[in-house]
Amino acid sequence: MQKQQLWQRYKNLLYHDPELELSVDTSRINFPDGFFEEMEPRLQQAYQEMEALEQGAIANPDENRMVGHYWLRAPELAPEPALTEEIVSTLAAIKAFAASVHQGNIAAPDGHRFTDLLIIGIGGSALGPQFVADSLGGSRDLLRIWFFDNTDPDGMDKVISGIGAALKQTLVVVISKSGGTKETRNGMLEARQGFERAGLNFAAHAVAVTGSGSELDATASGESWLGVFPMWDWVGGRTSVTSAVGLLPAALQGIDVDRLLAGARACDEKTRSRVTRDNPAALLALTWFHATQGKGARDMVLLPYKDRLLLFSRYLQQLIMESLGKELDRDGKQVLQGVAVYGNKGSTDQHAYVQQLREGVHNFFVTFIEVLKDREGPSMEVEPGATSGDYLSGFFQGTRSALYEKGRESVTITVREISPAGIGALIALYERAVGLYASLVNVNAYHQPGVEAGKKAAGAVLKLQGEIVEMLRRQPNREFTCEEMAMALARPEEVETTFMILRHMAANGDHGVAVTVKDKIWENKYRSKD
Ligand SMILES: O=P(O)(O)OC[C@H]1O[C@H](O)[C@H](O)[C@@H](O)[C@@H]1O
Repeated sequence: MQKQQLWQRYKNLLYHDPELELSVDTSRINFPDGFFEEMEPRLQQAYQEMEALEQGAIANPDENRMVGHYWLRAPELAPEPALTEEIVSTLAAIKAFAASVHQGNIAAPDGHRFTDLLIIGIGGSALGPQFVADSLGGSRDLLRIWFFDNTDPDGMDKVISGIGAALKQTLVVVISKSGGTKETRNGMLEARQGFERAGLNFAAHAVAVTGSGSELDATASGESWLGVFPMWDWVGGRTSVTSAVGLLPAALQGIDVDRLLAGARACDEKTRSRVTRDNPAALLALTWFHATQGKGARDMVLLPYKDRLLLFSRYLQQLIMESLGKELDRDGKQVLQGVAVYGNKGSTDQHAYVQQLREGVHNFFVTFIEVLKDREGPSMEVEPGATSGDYLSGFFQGTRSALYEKGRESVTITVREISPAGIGALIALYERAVGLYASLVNVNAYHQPGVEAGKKAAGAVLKLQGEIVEMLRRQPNREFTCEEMAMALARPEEVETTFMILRHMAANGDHGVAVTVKDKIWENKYRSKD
C-alpha cells in the first residue's frame, strides 16, 4: 500500500481517547474486507458475557467462582453490598497502613522508620507488583523495594545481601492468594532465617496478603504479624494487581494508588462499550483473533519503546498465556488454545532479534507501545536538533515500517506518559482484551487446570528424595548407582528421577551425599558421607 493510502487507512482505523490519552492503531493489521462485520455477532456475545461477569455471574464455572477484578476499581458495581464494603474498607486500610509506615507510627522494632520493603510472592502475586514497582518507581520511592519471586536459594541470598544492614528496617510483605504456594512459603522461611541470623524478630517486620483461613493467614495471625490484608476467591491471581496484592506494595513504595485505580476505572468504562470501534480492548482482541487465526497461530511480540515498560511483557505473559492457553474449550472440546507472548523493549531488541522478525520465520505479530513524553525536564541535543528521545521515536517508527514492508503485521498502542493512571489504564485494557478474546474463542479465561500437574509432580520428586535420604542413612556403608537405588526402593520406574535427585544432592552439601565419579555419569556411585 502507498504511504498516502496507508495514511487514509490509519485515520479510518485509529482509536483515540483524549481522556485516557491513549490511542490504538490497527492500520498495520491486514484485516480482510468484511472482517469487522463478520466478527460483530461474536463480539456482541462477548460483550453480553462480560456484562454478566461484571454483574456477578459465575464466570469461572470450573472453580464455581465469580470474577470480580473490575469491581476493585468501581466497588459500587459489586453485586453485593458486603463486597463493596470489603473493597472500600480494604483500600482504606491499605492507605492507612502505608501512611503509618511512612510517618513512622508503624516502625521497625528498634524504633526507626522502615526504609526497605521485601515482597515475597510468585506468579500473580509478584508479576503485577514487580511491573508497577518498576514502571512507576524511582529515586523518590518512600521505601526501597526488593523481591523474592522464586525458590532459588542463590537468588534470595543476593537480595538479602543487597539489603545488607538495612534488614533491621525492612518491612516484609508475603503475598499468596492460596497461602500454600511452596516457593512463597520457602521464601518466607528463608527471609525469617535471614532476620533471625541478624538477631531480628521476623514477625515484627512481616505483613501478609492472603485468602482468609489459608496456611499463610494462620501463620500471620498465630504469630501476630503487623497486618493481614485479604485476597478474595473472586479475584484471580493474574488479575489481582488492583487488589491488596498490587496496591499494598505500591502504596508502601509511595505510588499514588488512587490515580492507578482511577486510570484502570476510566479504561474499564471505555472498554464496556458495545460499539466495537469505540472499544480499545475489543479492537485488541480482534487484532489477536485475526493475527493468530483465532487459534494462537502466531506469537505476540511486545515491543514497548520505554525502559519503564520492560516488565510489561512478563506481566502479560501470565495474564494472556495462563488465561488463554487451554486444552479444552468451554464445551469440553479439545482446542489447544493460547497466544504466546514475549518481548522486552525497543530499541534494545532491535539489536537482538528484530533481524529474525524482519527476515526470518513469520510466526508472530508485534505490539508496539509508544510513550510520547520522553522524560521529566528538558533533553540535551545529541546532534543538532535531535534528542535521545527523538532517536527512540525514530527507531520505533523505523522498525514499524521496516516490518510492515516485509508483510509483518503490528498494532501500536500510544500513551502520553508513564504515570500511575496510565499504567492503571494499560493493565485494565489488557485484562478486558483477554476476557473478550476468551469469549471469542470460547475458553474459560479464569481457571488454570494445567498448572497443578507440575506442582503434583514436584511433590512426588520431593517425596522420593525423602526416601533416598532415608535409604542412604540406613545403609551408610553402601554405595549406590542410581539404578541400584531405584531397585532398592522398589521404584525401578523412577530411575531417571533418582539419578537427578542424587546428582543434585551430591552437588550440595546439605544432605551429606558423596559421589564416586565413574566413566559414564549414570554409573556414578553415591553414599552417605557420615
Ligand atoms: O498467590 P498464590 O496462591 O501463591 O499463587 C501464585 C500463582 O501460582 C499458581 O501456580 C497459579 O498458576 C498462578 O495463577 C498464581 O498467581
